[in-house]
Amino acid sequence: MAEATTDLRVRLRVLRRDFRLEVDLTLPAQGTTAVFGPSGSGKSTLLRAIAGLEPDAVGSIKVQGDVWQDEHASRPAHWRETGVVFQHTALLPHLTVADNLRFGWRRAGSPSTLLDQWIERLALAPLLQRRPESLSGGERQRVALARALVTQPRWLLLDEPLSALDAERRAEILPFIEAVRRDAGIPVLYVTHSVEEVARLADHLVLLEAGAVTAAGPALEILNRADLPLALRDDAGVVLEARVRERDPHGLLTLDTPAGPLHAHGREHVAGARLRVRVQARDISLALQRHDDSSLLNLLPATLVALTELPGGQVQVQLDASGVPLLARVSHRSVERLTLRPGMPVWAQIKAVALLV
Ligand SMILES: Nc1ncnc2c1ncn2[C@@H]1O[C@H](COP(=O)(O)OP(=O)(O)OP(=O)(O)O)[C@@H](O)[C@H]1O
Repeated sequence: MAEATTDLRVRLRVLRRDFRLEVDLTLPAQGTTAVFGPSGSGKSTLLRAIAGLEPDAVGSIKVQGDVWQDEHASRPAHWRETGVVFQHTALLPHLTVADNLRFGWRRAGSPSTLLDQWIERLALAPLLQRRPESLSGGERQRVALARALVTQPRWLLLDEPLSALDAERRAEILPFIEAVRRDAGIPVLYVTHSVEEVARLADHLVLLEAGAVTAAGPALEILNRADLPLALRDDAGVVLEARVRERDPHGLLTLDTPAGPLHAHGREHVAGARLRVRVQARDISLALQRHDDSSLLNLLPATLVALTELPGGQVQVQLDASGVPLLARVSHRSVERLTLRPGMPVWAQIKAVALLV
């Protein structure tokens, strides 16, 4: 029964002078739904409308039989039971981290175990007596996440929570966001313009373009589609579900993936761990024969499916590796030199150091 879930039914329109957002979406009650699109496509407008922060939004938002908004009324933001974290979330400057957390927690009447749990899961214990102005950007976002979570929201809405951070800080905080996804047990709406974050975090994906949804569905299915604009970006690639088979003493991982075994480098993953590995098109080179005499550790047999000319003398190559679609990017000259054409068997070669998991 649709009414029994916390799926968000969202039918919304926002009209501005030079911009129109019009969406009709069901956001699943389980897991993380990423909203991805170029700058100005309306991602934040959609999130803010769901949070009740867009006065110009008209339409309806329903969750589990509750109406947050319809043609008659719109619940104010604080009655929508959402936890919201923005790129720059304001913490209360005169309160310590501990008091910032207690503030939202007390108002929501949540159990004290919840406060302790999120302090532990987000590693906040050393920060509790600090004031917001003394925190780094990444620390501040961890506190903002905890503050949202201790109110026991029905939906967690994250608007580019990492985009103000540099790559190193982002890498530090991503595992915490993964922990939220895994342990919070509440659905997350995650607005981002980073493919890497979508690949790491998303279960479902909504693509927005100029205020309209161009695709929505299971994240890996959409990320790996060759017919969407995502496939033409410089960082195009596919994402594979993987399981760690072993880790050698130097930290090299052997992963089992549906496309075949792959070697990769990464954090302290242990045998049996499940993870996602993103294989970028520009990290795959093609050979007509198997070469065991190079430093390339990953050699996957594949069939060439299609070739698409790209600007600048590059060619996008769609491959099928044991039924799994892969994308490779090669030079036009290589296509001629190897006389590549659809139906040909090839070897997809990938450097292990290109695969960071
Ligand atoms: N308060 C506002 N008043 C008027 N126009 C706005 C307002 N906020 C956003 N816009 C415009 O609405 C459109 C959508 O903006 P929005 O912030 O939702 O896009 P976005 O996809 O989140 O972009 P970004 O990735 O750059 O944050 C843009 O054209 C933007 O300039």
